[in-house]
Amino acid sequence: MVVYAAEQAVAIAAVRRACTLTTAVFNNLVKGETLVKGDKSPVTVADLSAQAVVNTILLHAFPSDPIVGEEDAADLRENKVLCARVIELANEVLSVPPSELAEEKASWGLGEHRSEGEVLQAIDRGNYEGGRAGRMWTLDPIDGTKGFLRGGQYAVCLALINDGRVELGVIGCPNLPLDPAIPDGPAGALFVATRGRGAFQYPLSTVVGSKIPPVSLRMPSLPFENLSFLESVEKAHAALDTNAKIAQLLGVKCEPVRMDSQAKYAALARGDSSGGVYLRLPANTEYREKIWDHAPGSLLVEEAGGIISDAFGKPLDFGAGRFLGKHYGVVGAGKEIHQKLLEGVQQILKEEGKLA
Ligand SMILES: Nc1ncnc2c1ncn2[C@@H]1O[C@H](COP(=O)(O)O)[C@@H](OP(=O)(O)O)[C@H]1O
Ligand SMILES: [Mg+2]
Ligand SMILES: [Mg+2]
Ligand SMILES: [Mg+2]
Repeated sequence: MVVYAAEQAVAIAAVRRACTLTTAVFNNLVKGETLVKGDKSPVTVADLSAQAVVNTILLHAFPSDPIVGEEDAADLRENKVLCARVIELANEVLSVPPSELAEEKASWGLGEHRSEGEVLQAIDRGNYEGGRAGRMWTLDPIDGTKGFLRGGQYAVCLALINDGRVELGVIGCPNLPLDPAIPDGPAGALFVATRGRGAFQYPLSTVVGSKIPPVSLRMPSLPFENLSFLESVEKAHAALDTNAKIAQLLGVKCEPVRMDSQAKYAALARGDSSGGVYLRLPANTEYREKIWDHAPGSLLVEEAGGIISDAFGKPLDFGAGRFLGKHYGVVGAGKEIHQKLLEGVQQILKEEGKLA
């Protein structure tokens, strides 16, 4: 079994730095009075500069690894104002010298100022097409852009894939409570999973994190009546009406919990009292799921003892390119209930005429 210790250290540093950036953008731009309703530019600026930060660090630490990133720099090459803002923000974070507390290294490209060309090139480094062979990273610099804008859940998501299999996943959730039992307590959680070596939660802040040991995550075994479904907030992202029918069929009594981003996978993996089942059946069958929206989250759940599959029990395929391989929906739950959940999902899909 490959340990991926160096990759894990680099990925944690990259996600932590990107979360520092997204938090600053939220506090300065989204929360500020300056934002006109419906203006998406803060999230664009945060997305692009967070991708610049993570890709710059990966590029220095692992120069030959390709990256499948959600964003690209095409818009920045057209828009000088946006471009200047992204370069400024990325540099605010990248130029901070390596932190001993966070066990960072100067060789990861930290502590230096980057030129416009270098920042744009780093963002475009995410253009890799993915595929079945070899090693690659996949990055979603802000997953849950809608959640980010409403001050809800969002996540910085990074995964290492080798020969189509997710080997390492790191997810930063700046707005997720560290302790699910204290929803109004300190927020900011970092989730790390390595294949065959378990799933862990760390505090996102290194200042706090240097004192608190990581928590090993194990999904509890809950019967359907004591758990709730974890669902997207956005109705366009998942067939929420279908979920409601499945929940009723299986005897689920609790209301569904809706949150944006792969924070749902984190809540499932650590067994938040509210969690238990991840269900994402397509609201629109034309939409194709991207690998960066599921790679680290699915490994996190599997390493915490759960199963992630499509509606027919097929494992998710991360080796088919930038999109997930052929599948129908995403279904996640603990090992003990996953099969029963699949049967319920298939029965309702049949009743709705969605299965051939
Ligand atoms: N019609 C659709 N169906 C399913 N997912 C969609 C979608 N349109 C966008 N998405 C994806 O849903 C992600 C958010 O997932 P969730 O609904 O779990 O919060 C988005 O990630 P980004 O916010 O990174 O763009 C986006 O990639
Ligand atoms: Mg996403
Ligand atoms: Mg995104
Ligand atoms: Mg997006």
